[in-house]
Amino acid sequence: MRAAAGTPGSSRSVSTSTIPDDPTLAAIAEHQLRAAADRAGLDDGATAVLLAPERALEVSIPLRRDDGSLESLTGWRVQHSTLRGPGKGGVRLAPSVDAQEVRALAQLMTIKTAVAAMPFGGAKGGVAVDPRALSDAELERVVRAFAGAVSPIVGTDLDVMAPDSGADERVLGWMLDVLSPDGPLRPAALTGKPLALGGSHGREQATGRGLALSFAAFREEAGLDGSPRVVVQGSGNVGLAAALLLAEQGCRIVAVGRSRSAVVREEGLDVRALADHLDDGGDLADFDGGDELDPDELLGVPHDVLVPAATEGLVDEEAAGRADGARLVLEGANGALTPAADAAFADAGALVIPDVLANAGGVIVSTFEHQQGLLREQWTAEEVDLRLTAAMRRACDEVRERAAREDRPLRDAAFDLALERLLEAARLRGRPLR
Ligand SMILES: NC(=O)c1ccc[n+]([C@@H]2O[C@H](COP(=O)([O-])OP(=O)(O)OC[C@H]3O[C@@H](n4cnc5c(N)ncnc54)[C@H](O)[C@@H]3O)[C@@H](O)[C@H]2O)c1
Repeated sequence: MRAAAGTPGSSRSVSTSTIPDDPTLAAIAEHQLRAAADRAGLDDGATAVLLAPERALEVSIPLRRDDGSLESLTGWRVQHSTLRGPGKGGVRLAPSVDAQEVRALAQLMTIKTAVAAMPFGGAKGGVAVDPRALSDAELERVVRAFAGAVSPIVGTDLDVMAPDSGADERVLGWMLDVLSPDGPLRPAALTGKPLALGGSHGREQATGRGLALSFAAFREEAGLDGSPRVVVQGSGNVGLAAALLLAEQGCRIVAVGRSRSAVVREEGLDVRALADHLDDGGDLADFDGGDELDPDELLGVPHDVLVPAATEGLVDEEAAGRADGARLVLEGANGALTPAADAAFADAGALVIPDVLANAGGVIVSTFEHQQGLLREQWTAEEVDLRLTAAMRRACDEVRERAAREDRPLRDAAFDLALERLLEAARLRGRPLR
């Protein structure tokens, strides 16, 4: 790692000695919440209340396969906090999903909605299944059964579901149908739905747009002028959208990686052409606008900005050591950095824009979609973007000012701001949290 002296954020460095390097999301979220509770002076009892979800529902989903055989799948909906509003959070369809992961994602959603000052709490759902291993008809049966099983605890004023990894617009359309049991569509029952069912313009790019806005808000503080070199880990919805928008801000996207492939071009990739190539079913490895790269080498490509936008815990302390040139880390995936990696970047003087701020664009536009559903309106793409820009700028300003005032990393400032808002809501509602 680079020396800390004289680099941006160096006065905010912390020692890495006792900080966990556990890549599981449960460990990452618990560490961050406990640290915030400590700083707020919460005792053990209050910290336990803060960590515990208000409600966690586990459901079993019988799946009739197309060949007639029957399987049993498990799904979860966890509402971590509804102190500041209905639950809000996506539904993840992936084989690795389990109760701990969903709980941790719900905890992070509580913090994220509070940092962004959106009128929601935090929730998350998931089904332990590989959607790519199912036929369309099987996937539809799973999704409808899941939505039906959680329907008593979700909906417009209770808990507003949304997509996460593995769940596309079709999935949300089926879920919305289940959540509209009387027939008439209830557009505010969930977000991330197709435009034709009351979805919002700008929802698909919202997380990437939020990342680009937070980059713009902090690039000067990180000393990044000209055309900084960017490495993007993850070429999904978040990674690709961020790459496209950062390129528009004059960045050079020098490498992009995914699970089993990566591509590099020192002069900068043509990200639009790369996105089209992937859309047409191509892979990073066979994109002829760059050189194939071993994905394990991705973080070693010289860069100024790192965008980990794949999945949780991929950047541990060792990986942070390989990314030793980064001056700014834009945490696209939830829990992308282990606490030890986070501390290593701080020690090296890199500025880390934490997930709960950097990727909040998704939940911000989800909130707008919910509002449009309640009002039975559809705002223009320009209007959505204006509102998103204002909300992201305000959140970035609030977190930056707090970090500067207290001489703390941005992540600490974001968690402290969120916890303050939660404690205030608890106090005003007369709920025990302290
Ligand atoms: N989509 C959203 O609006 C949104 C909002 C907030 C946060 N997030 C978070 O951002 C992350 C990415 O979301 P997404 O919607 O882009 O998902 P996605 O499934 O579209 O893309 C994930 C990408 O990560 C890559 N990947 C997965 N495992 C990897 C590994 N071990 N090494 C390298 N690459 C790997 C995949 O190949 C893929 O390119 C997730 O953590 C998600 O929870 C998403």
